[in-house]
Amino acid sequence: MTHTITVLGSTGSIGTNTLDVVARHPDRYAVFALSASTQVDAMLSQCARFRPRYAVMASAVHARALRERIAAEGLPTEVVDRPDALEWISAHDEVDMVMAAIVGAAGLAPSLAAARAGKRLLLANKEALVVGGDLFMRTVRASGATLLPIDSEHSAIFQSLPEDPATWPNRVEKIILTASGGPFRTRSPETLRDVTPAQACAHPNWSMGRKISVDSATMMNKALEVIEARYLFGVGPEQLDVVIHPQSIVHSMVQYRDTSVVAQLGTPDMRVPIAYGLAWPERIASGANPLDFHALSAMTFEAISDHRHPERYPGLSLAWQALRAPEGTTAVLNAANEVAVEQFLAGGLRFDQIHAVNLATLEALQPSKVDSLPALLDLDAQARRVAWEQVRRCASSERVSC
Ligand SMILES: NC(=O)C1=CN([C@@H]2O[C@H](COP(=O)(O)OP(=O)(O)OC[C@H]3O[C@@H](n4cnc5c(N)ncnc54)[C@H](OP(=O)(O)O)[C@@H]3O)[C@@H](O)[C@H]2O)C=CC1
Ligand SMILES: CC(=O)[C@@H](O)[C@H](O)COP(=O)(O)O
Ligand SMILES: [Mn+2]
Repeated sequence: MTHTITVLGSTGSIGTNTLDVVARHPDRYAVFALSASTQVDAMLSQCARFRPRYAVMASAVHARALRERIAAEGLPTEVVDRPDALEWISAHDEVDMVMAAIVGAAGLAPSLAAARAGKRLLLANKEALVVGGDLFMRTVRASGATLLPIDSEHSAIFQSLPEDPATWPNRVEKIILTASGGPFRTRSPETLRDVTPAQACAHPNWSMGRKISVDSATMMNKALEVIEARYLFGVGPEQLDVVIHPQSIVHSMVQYRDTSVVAQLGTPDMRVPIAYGLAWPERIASGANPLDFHALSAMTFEAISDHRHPERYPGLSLAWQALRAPEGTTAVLNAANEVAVEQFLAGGLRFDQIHAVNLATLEALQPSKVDSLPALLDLDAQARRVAWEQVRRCASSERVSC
């Protein structure tokens, strides 16, 4: 049987890896729709190769350019430009599964639309859960959607948990997320003020988009992942732990009541969790190289506290702080971090000031309860405005704290 798939964010790192796996199994998967933001050439090539029914570009200018190129090439794809185009290709009756791989809170509405429509939802877009955690999980439960985590740690945790979620509360003691430590694990914290976007994006083990690469360097990626795990697996903040594992081979672990630890291992290649999500509960070829235990030199683990935390990774503890604060605080943290990272990548903020913007935004904005998509989007917009004020203050400051 062939399953139809919509890939949101198809031109990105997760999007292209998804299409790589899909292309290996033409008998199992057919591309229904693709979406991107700015990369018209890449989208055109994907349309030529996968011949989706629909394509969506995030802006009207890029949609127009793509439509002209598609017409010139004589391709069958229709470029959809209605205001709710992303939600429409995610919830369409003829779609079986949706890969949510847009970066940032921009992915929340279409991911939620797929959840509401009861699709098999392959969720890479961790920010959607960080912003809309409770609403998201309520929507999944109400619609009967199948939610499969794609983030490597959460896929590992899902693979290490018992099949029946009803058994998790009695059996699971804690969830241990592994963190690579990023490109600056051994660099002196005092020198972090000078790092460039290129250095921050040079992840030691994974090739990823620029935003998540910077998050890995600050360890905000792990903070977002702690929040993501709290919602996905319904555990309390006190049941979540992080350990540094520089080789990124153990992708995360579950510790049970009897102290047994179950982990998932593999080479660092996102096609593995993507193939798992696509085929679950079956297993299909991913294209990744298998682990060679005869050639593995070492797998090591280090405590975060060994790394002069909080100087090197000050953002990590914000995850627990936000989870213990009123609902909506995680959305504020996410918005602040998106603004701060964007500014760092644009040259408007120092690397070591990203945390200051996040902290100052959390302190300046205490959200009230948010339980609808419009309320979440309002809060996200409000938090971005506050974060911008903090960026402006920081930009004129020599200090880390702004
Ligand atoms: N990369 C990885 O290995 C991993 C990624 N993730 C998560 O997956 C998500 C995607 O990450 P990654 O693939 O690295 O990111 P990329 O930056 O590589 O790709 C992002 C994709 O989203 C599109 N996009 C960007 N902004 C918008 C917008 N405002 N509206 C609609 N589409 C938009 C981009 O389009 P265009 O390129 O055309 O501009 C691109 O297709 C993130 O949430 C990340 O945290 C999780 C685990 C691992
Ligand atoms: C591939 C993936 O899931 C990323 O989130 C990756 O784990 C980043 O690594 P660190 O954040 O541990 O450096
Ligand atoms: Mn991850």
